[in-house]
Amino acid sequence: MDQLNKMRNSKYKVSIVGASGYTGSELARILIHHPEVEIVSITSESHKGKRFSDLHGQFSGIIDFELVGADDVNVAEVDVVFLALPHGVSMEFVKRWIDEGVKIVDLSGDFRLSSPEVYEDWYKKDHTFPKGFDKAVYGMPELHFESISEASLIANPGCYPTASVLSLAPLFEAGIGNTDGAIIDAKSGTTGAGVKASNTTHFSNVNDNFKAYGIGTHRHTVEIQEQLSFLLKKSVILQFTPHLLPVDRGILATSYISIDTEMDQEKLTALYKDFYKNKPFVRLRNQAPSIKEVRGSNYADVYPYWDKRTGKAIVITAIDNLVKGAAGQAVHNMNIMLGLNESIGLLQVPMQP
Ligand SMILES: NC(=O)C1=CN([C@@H]2O[C@H](COP(=O)(O)OP(=O)(O)OC[C@H]3O[C@@H](n4cnc5c(N)ncnc54)[C@H](OP(=O)(O)O)[C@@H]3O)[C@@H](O)[C@H]2O)C=CC1
Ligand SMILES: CC(=O)N[C@@H](CCC(=O)OP(=O)(O)O)C(=O)O
Repeated sequence: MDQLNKMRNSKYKVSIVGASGYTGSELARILIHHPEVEIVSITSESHKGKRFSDLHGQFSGIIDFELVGADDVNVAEVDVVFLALPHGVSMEFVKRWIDEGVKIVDLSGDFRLSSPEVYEDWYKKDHTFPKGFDKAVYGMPELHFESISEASLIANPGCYPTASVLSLAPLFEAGIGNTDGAIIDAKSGTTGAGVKASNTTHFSNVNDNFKAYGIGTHRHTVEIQEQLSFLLKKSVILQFTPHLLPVDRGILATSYISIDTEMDQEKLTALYKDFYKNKPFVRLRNQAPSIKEVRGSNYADVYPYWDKRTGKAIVITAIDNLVKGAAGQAVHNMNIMLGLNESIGLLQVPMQP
């Protein structure tokens, strides 16, 4: 979009690609009340032609326009496009649109890792990068604000990595996080698995149940390790185990870590306070947060506790996987890319209870 046009019509135009899914509809929920943007198209391949509000009844009378196919999006008329698509599918759209002048926020994992070697090493298969891969910036505003502000392609972080990296970043940046025996034990609601029903997310298998999965192998392990390695400036290896909670949304991550210096509660709290000063979406708590205390909001509630008995830090972080772990963080990235106030449109109070 040219600048003259922008001056005439002051709202930025955005498209949401993949809006029959959970993160796509969450993007619509946030963006519809964003004062600086106008949603110009919402896509779905399987529901093309239906009204968005017929698919997601909560939008009745609010977003009633028709869903179009992704091929119908005219990126030349759009400032920002959000890709709320599965891994692999996003990559194809990035290849197509990366040189069209539109800013892209990709919610998939296609561009989160730093090099082909890192993907290939973890997945044990070839990972062909499209043109433009090296332009992707990891969209965690608390760590990469400056790079995000200059980016045209954002790799929006995974939900578990958001909670995990925010839990431990202050320790790794200070160079005192000790990876020996470090553990991230994380639990997610079922919307983390997407809108498509599966055996794992079937009501009878989730309700009244609780289980670990991806043990030792979950793809978010390498994403978390990379981000913490960049902060520590040396390779980080740690334990990450995800669990499926019988709730629809929310992630609670509990991390256990030794610290390479004299520590007490006061020093630990001061370190976190300093790291997260002027970071509007990280709320430092003085007691354990719960997932309901962040539900529907873009807040990450972080509680760093010093356990003097074992000489370890226990850090508990709660986020909403669909907001801070996906759509909210994506809009935060958009705000920064567009040079807007970073919090605009994102200050919803959590829905407790
Ligand atoms: N759910 C979560 O908590 C989080 C998800 N993510 C990531 O965000 C992305 C979206 O996640 P989520 O919303 O949960 O996923 P869903 O499975 O809920 O939705 C995916 C969307 O992609 C569309 N789609 C599927 N295949 C194609 C295709 N070949 N071409 C075009 N569109 C297609 C689907 O709709 P249709 O077929 O109608 O087009 C659907 O709207 C994923 O990469 C996910 O890993 C990231 C962080 C958190
Ligand atoms: C509960 C659940 O299944 N969660 C998903 C993570 C969702 C997410 O953030 O991840 P990506 O964007 O990396 O897919 C999982 O474990 O695969």
